[in-house]
Amino acid sequence: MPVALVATSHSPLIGLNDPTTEIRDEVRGVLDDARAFVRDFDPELVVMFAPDHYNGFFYDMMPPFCIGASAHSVGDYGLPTGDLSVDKAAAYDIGASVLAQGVDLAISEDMQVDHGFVQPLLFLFDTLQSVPIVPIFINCVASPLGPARRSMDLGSAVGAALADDDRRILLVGSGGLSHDPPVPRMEDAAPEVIERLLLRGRNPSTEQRATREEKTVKAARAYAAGEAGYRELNPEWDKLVLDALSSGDFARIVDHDNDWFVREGGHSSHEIRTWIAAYAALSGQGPYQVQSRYYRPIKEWFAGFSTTIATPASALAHARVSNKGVVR
Ligand SMILES: O=C(O)/C=C/c1cccc(O)c1O
Ligand SMILES: [Fe+2]
Repeated sequence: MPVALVATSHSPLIGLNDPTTEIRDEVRGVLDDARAFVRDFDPELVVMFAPDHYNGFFYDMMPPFCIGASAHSVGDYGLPTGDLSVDKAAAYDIGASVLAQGVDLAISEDMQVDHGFVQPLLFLFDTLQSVPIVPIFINCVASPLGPARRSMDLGSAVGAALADDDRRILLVGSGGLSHDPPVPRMEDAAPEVIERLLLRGRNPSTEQRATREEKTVKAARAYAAGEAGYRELNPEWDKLVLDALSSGDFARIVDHDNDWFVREGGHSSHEIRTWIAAYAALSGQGPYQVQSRYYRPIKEWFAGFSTTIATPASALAHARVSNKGVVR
C-alpha cells in the first residue's frame, strides 16, 4: 500500500499562550510544509494514533487501546465540535485483524475525542470531515499503563492489517516528547478532581470546561515565566527518542520501564506511545526514511514540540524533502 507518516506534538495552548512571533511563525511554517506534503500525498485514509486527556475516556472504563468506529470532537480549548468522517468498515476490519494478531483493543461506536486527535487533523486538513479516518486511542495518562512495547505491538498489528489495502494511507501519531502539563492523576488528585476523572467528567458545562482550561493557560504562563514547581523539558531525551524513531531502533525506547519515561520526559511523555505505534505501523511496510524533522522546546506550549514526516525508503526519490527548524 502507498503509505506515509506524519508524527506531531499537539498543544492546546497554541493560540492561547504563544511564544514569540518568530517561533510561532517557525512552527506555522513547519506545519504548513507538513500540510503541503499531505496534500501532495493525497491520502484516501488516515489512521491516527492519539491520546485523550479526560475528555472522552474516563475511569468508568479505561481501555489501554480503543479503535473508533464513529467519533465526535468534544470541542475542548475552542476547537470545533462535530463528527469525524470515520471509515467504519475500515475500523472494524482493522480492529478484527489486530485482535486476531493477539493485541487486545476495545471498539467504540461513540468515541469522544479531544485536542489529541483534533489538532493534528486540523494541522493537516481543512475540517474534521476532510478525509476518511480511523482514530485509534492509546491511553497515555490514566495509570496503570502497560509497557510502552505494547504500543509498538499495536502499531505493528495495525500495519499488518493495512498491508493489503491499496489505498494511499497516512499514518499519524499525535503527542508530545518531554512534557508535563497539569493533566490530573488519580494517584494524587483532590477529591473534586477525582470526580472529574470518573464518568461524571463527561459533558462538562461550558463554565466547568472554561475554568479547567483557564487553569492550564495560567499554569503555562507561570511555567514560561520560570516559576518553580514545574518539570523542565528535556531536549536531550527528546533527541534520543527522535534519533531512535528515525533509525527504526525501537528497542532504545520501548525496552525501558514506565518510570524511565516519567523520570526523563515527565508524565505526559507517555504520549510518545502514539508515535511509537505510528512508526511501528510504517516499519511493517519495509525500511523507512525520515524526510523532515523539526524540534524545539516551547515552554509556552508546555511541550518539547516536534513534527516529523517519514515515508518508505523506496518512496524517497519521489517525495518532497524539507529539513527545517532546529534539529538538536
Ligand atoms: O489540558 C490538557 O488536557 C492538556 C494540555 C496539554 C498541554 C501541552 C501539551 C499537551 O500534549 C497537552 O495535552
Ligand atoms: Fe497531550
